[in-house]
Amino acid sequence: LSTTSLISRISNTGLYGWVQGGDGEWEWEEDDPGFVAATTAVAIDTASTATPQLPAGKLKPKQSLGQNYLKDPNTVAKMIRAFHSDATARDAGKPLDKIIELGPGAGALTDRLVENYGTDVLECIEIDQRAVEILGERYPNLVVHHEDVLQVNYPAMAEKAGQPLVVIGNLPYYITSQILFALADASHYGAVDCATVTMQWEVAQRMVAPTSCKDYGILSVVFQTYAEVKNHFKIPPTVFYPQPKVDSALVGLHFLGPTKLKERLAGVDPRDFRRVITTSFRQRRKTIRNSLKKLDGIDVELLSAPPLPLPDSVVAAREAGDAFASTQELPDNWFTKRPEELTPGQFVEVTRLIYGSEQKEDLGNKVWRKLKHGV
Ligand SMILES: C[S@@+](CC[C@H](N)C(=O)[O-])C[C@H]1O[C@@H](n2cnc3c(N)ncnc32)[C@H](O)[C@@H]1O
Repeated sequence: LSTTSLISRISNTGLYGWVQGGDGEWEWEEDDPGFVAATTAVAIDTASTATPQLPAGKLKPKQSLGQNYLKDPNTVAKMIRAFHSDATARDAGKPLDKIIELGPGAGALTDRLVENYGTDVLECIEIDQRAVEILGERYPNLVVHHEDVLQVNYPAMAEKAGQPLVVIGNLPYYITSQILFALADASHYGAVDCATVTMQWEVAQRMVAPTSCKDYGILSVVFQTYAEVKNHFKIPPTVFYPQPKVDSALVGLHFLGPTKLKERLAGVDPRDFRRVITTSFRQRRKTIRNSLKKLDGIDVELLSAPPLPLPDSVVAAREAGDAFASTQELPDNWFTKRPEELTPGQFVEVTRLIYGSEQKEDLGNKVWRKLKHGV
């Protein structure tokens, strides 16, 4: 079932929300009226009002590839500004010398990226041969990889670039969460510094949702652990061609990187963390104890055990005012809670209680991304 047909099927039946199916794929469910204002301007040239070059007959949009092209120059300019502020957030003075654009399509963002940063700095990844050809003709010096964004070896790309990647993309929505998971995996190796990407508004709401909120789920726990997430602004369907049926958001993700992530995970193996989170949220209505009984080889006694004392590093982080660490402590009755009641840090503690805090073997490139994706 394509995402679009799923959206229309569900909106016709009146179901709501985003849910993850048994195969780990996210499926659409709902709408949300919230709005977050745009970021403030930065000193780069995004004043251009040139209308993005919309694909004529040669690049007729393919729904199967999630092709909704940006047609509004002001939205493009706002997106480039937000990207620039994300990409330079860690070191404002440092020039950007490697930018990766995911799914450039007909080049609405690419044109402005080339204008601002040059073809040497930018590399694109695009699956549609027609778009690869068009961009090749327009920018003979621009590197456009004819590849599937899900199959890319991002750590190898960052190694070649000699630095963490900064990523931008108006993403194809049928694989949004899989792309984000691939970037999270790459962040284990410090391969991705930040990503400024579009997604369905509801997915963005999931990424930033607090506990005990209907949108809080796997995406919230994973990305609030792996990154600082910012919902830059809402994007209406009217700025795309063809128009999608849903609102979108531009989201900025600043990945923590390996050292800070390890500290935040208090030493737990990310694969164990994944097991605990996905098993807990498979049945949102059940208590953590009831859901986690299903974990392979679980010692069920642990599922009513008292919390472990917090590691010294977490206590120190909490004392230093770290927001993640300050909500990490488990209550004594943690196992009677539903998954949406536990903070990301508390999921770390549940994982530590069950699996300990030791990484067992080489992490590889696939903790969150699917086995069939990437190398
Ligand atoms: C929403 S469109 C964005 C196009 C253009 N950047 C724009 O903003 O107008 C998504 C783009 O991603 C490309 N795409 C879809 N699936 C892809 C995949 N698996 N790997 C690489 N590119 C993909 C599509 O061909 C399309 O060009």
